[in-house]
Amino acid sequence: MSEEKVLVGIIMGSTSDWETMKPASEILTQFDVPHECRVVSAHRTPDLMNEYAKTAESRGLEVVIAGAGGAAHLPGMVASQTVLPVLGVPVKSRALNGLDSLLSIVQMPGGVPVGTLAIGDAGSKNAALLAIRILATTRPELREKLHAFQTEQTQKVLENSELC
Ligand SMILES: Nc1c(C(=O)O)ncn1[C@@H]1O[C@H](COP(=O)(O)O)[C@@H](O)[C@H]1O
Repeated sequence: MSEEKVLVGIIMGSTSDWETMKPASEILTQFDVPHECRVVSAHRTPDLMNEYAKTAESRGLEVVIAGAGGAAHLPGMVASQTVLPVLGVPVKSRALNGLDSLLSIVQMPGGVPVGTLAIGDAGSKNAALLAIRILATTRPELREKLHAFQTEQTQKVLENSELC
């Protein structure tokens, strides 16, 4: 992309979420989308979370991807303080395999939207692809890359479709 300013913010509740959130960063890098990755927690760093959410728009971010596990309040709390699209990724928790994370993120009250993805790596990857689709509504070069990505993905499946 010709733009240099950071367009997507990837935030997560803990450094322990990085393994899950890394695929989102890798996809954005693959599509050449400037982004940042930060640990920001509604529970442990509430002031930082408020500041991050409130300044995201003025800093030029266009989409926020928020990953959290367990009592995963981060995506919803960020969505309550910005009008940017917030995509929530439920991180697989040790105790309940991420079902707690999923339900915490998906059951937002009406008026405060969070686009909730699947639990774990697939959700992280899809959050990035969805962010790119959002950015691509006004960026034809990204739309082209999405078409190429989809074609390549289909080809890979077809090339390996004969199992016996
Ligand atoms: N769900 C949240 C929030 C939040 O929502 O603000 N902050 C941290 N956490 C989550 O706690 C889990 C365990 O964190 P540790 O591994 O640091 O104990 C992580 O998955 C994190 O997302």
